Formats: sequence, structure tokens, C-alpha cells
Amino acid sequence: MVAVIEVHELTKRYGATTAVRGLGFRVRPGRVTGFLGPNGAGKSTTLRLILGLNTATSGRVTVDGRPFRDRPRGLRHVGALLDAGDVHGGHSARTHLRVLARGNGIPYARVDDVLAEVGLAEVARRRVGGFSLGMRQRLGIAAALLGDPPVLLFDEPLNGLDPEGVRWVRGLFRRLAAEGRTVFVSSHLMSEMEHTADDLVVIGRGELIAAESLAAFAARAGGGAVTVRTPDAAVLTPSLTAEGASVVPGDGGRLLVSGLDAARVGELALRHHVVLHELTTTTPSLEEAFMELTAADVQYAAGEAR
Ligand SMILES: Nc1ncnc2c1ncn2[C@@H]1O[C@H](COP(=O)(O)OP(=O)(O)OP(=O)(O)O)[C@@H](O)[C@H]1O
Repeated sequence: MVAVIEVHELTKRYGATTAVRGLGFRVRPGRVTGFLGPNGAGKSTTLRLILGLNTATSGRVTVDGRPFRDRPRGLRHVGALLDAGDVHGGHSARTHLRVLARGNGIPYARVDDVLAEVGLAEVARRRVGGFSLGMRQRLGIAAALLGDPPVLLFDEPLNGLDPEGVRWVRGLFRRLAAEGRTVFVSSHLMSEMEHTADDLVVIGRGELIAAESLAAFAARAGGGAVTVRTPDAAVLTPSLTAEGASVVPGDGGRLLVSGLDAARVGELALRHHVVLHELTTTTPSLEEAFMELTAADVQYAAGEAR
């Protein structure tokens, strides 16, 4: 498959701060890729480097094999929502999009199409200054869609959206990916990505932590435990520990077993003629796995002065 966005050994320093350090990953078409990291991890900086809005200290980024800056009609190639607040408040939604359309050789008819698509048709003539954050996010998404681009970047697009808005955006991302586009979406919350993304790029303090499918991330995070309920704990426990498992008592007389999978626990129970009333595998949530992986990289942890 073609790798549409390619990031190689990318480093960006601002004075003494290294926002991004030696970052390398690919974002593929036809998939939604979640770009995850705690606040300050370097997500916005990376997106700005992809768009050529900032210059890398070293390394390079290409979109379809070329730096994005080399594309004269940018919005037709890459659509981006970076900062929903970054709009002239005195303009109407329609004027804002018309200005963008004119600068990128896009017909005005497309403006009304995208306003309808994001649910802002009825407020198209209202001043953006009076828009809620959620409406601004929708306008930013409309701007990203304006050039009908094959590559779309969204920086924290779910901020400020109500639950209906979140559901709509998720559906939109899935549809854009199903159309074969490359969809790269940043968030600092795994919960926002786990039902949306196919692939993940996870960073912490500017460095790559993981770049893989969501399924692979979930499997690697693994390390699940097995919960067992039995009237014969006194027999089962030593047979499990003899096989290298660690066993701790849980609620309601249950045993929490780690180090063996459920199949092996079941086999040992049978061998020792132990009756089981329950045998379940519990996997940690993706949010727990994400927090564990990035724990060392959180810049400002709650209640901690650093
Ligand atoms: N223009 C700048 N000048 C100086 N430092 C900067 C600048 N832009 C970003 N940084 C620093 O670079 C680091 C990464 O910031 P960045 O905004 O890319 O992170 P982020 O992952 O997008 O975080 P957030 O979710 O909080 O926006 C931070 O330490 C930030 O303070």
C-alpha cells in the first residue's frame, strides 16, 4: 500500500525545548490513524511540520513523496483542522470559506456543499464571532473538506463537540477513510480513538512510543488476567503457582490469576479434578494501556509539581 504521509527522523527544537525528537512513522490511506500523546507531547508541532507551517530542525516529512509546501493548491491535496479558534470572527461562515476557496482555485458552489455537510447551512450567514466552540469545530472541518482532498489532518477535532457531534465526526472519519483517503486525527484521549481509529501513532515527549494497528496495540498491551471462581481454591491455587502463575484472592471468593491463559487454567483444573464455577479473561482497557505506556511522558501530572 502507498504510504501517503511519511515522517523521517523528524526533530524540532524551540530554543532549549525539543518538541519533537527523531520521529519516524507512516500514515496510510484508506484508514483512520489516531495520533495520540499526552498534552505537550508534540502532536500539534508534528502536524504543523507535515503542513510545512513550521520548518524542521532536522529530518523531513513528505506527503505523497513531496514536501507539502511544494503543492501550489494546498487545500486540494491536504485538508487540515488545526485550531478552530483561528478564524476571523467578523466574517460569516460562508465568507470565511469563500476566501479559502478563492485562494485555492476551488469553485464557490463547493462552499455551500461543505456547509451543508457539516450541518452549518442554516447559520452560513452568521458571524463566526458568535459561534460556539462546537460550531467552530464544524466550520474548521468544513474548511478541511473544502478542496475534496485525499489527505486530511485534524488536531483534537472532538474538543467542544456534544455527544451527537462526536458521533457525527466519527462517522465522517470512517466514511472519508472508506473513500480511500488518509485520515490523521490527534487526541490526548485513547477513549476518543478506540472506536474510531484503525491505526495508532503514539508519542510522548516528542518521541515515538508506538506506530501500529489498534489491534496490535491492544494485543501488545495485553497482559490480561484470568478470573476463576471455584469451591476448591485450596487445591487449585498450588497447582497454578507450581506452573509459574501468580494467584491473588479477589472479590466473592474469586482468584485472580496472572501468568497463565484461561485455557491452561482450565486444563490444570481438569487434571486436579477441580470444579470451576467461573473462568474469564479480563484484558486491561486500551485507556489503561495508553496511560501505562505514556506515564513517564506526561508533562504535568495532576497534583505533581515538576
Ligand atoms: N512556538 C513554540 N515555541 C516554544 N515552544 C513550543 C512552541 N510550540 C510548541 N512548543 C513546545 O513544544 C512542546 C510540544 O508542544 P505541542 O503543542 O506540539 O504538543 P501537543 O502534543 O500538541 O500538546 P497539546 O495537546 O497540549 O496541544 C511543548 O513543550 C510546547 O511547550
